[in-house]
Amino acid sequence: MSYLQIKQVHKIFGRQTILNHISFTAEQGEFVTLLGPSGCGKSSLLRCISGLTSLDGGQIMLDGKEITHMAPKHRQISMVFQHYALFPNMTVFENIAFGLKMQKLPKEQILFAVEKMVDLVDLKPHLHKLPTALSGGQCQRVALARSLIVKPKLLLLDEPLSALDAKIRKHLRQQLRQIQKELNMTMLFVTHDQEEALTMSDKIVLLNQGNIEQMGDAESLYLSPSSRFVAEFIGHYNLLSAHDFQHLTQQTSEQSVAIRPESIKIGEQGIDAEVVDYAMLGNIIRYQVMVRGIVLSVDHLHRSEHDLFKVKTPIKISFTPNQFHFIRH
Ligand SMILES: Nc1ncnc2c1ncn2[C@@H]1O[C@H](COP(=O)(O)OP(=O)(O)OP(=O)(O)O)[C@@H](O)[C@H]1O
Repeated sequence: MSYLQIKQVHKIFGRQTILNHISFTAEQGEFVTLLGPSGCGKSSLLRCISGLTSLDGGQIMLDGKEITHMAPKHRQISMVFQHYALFPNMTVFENIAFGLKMQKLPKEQILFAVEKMVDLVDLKPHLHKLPTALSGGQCQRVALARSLIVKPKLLLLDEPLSALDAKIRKHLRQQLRQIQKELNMTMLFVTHDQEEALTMSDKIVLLNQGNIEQMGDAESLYLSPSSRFVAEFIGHYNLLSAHDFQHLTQQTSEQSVAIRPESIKIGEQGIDAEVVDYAMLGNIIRYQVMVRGIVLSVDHLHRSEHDLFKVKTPIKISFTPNQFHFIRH
């Protein structure tokens, strides 16, 4: 039996179905990401699991126990939010110690646990500061430590990195994943950022309007999108109608077809095309090329400035047939 089981979870607000019979599982120590666009139901699902929102149907099991109707405080689930919600008048130490103090643990035990936690989240020099004296990344690490110190069975994280700037965000991603592995903590992480999901997760549950569109590991979602929605949301795929696909490749298809920008080659041989536009993405240049009346995105490694094809440059592009993904809807 899986450690966390979400079975047919259903939620309605007014006339709107927010979660439509959602089912998935997580094993102990797994890092599972709920990914999807704004409004698809990610936060509502977390709130249902934490007990802050009641269900209209379905069942939730955690560590062999049914928790569907259990009060939030008895679920042994902690939650970290986008906005850290630290106690502003308490120091880092007091914020982190808060949960254990509420449990009335002996002072020495609290001190020992906080010290261990502070080492883990790398906050030792800041122990006696107030939250106002900390950066956003440091505040989020305090929030994380405060949630972990009570040893929850499950940690829910609702867009915890969204309010941080790009550099801190990347660093904290790695740190969070490292901590999660070190503690073997089961985490459910909400984001709308596909890069964050792809780089961090053991499993991704991709939601669309209250339904699971696809789930699996990063590789399977990235390499084998099962629908147009997944192809568009993950990997910047080029999407071709059956008609355009036939026009481009002279092959027939009943379905739409997706191909990733990096699966199209610019080289000496292939179909005649013309550069329409380009954007620098670090070491990659993403070209928009016109080929047989169709515009495609093509990623090309930028080795030197001589490699750059200016707008209107005639080029040749090629692809091998197994790089096309046939999309069911
Ligand atoms: N308490 C509520 N009452 C009515 N509708 C709600 C309530 N909470 C959420 N919703 C609606 O449920 C839908 C899903 O919202 P939710 O916040 O779960 O989405 P989300 O995927 O987390 O979005 P975001 O990434 O923008 O936070 C939205 O249409 C939202 O308006």
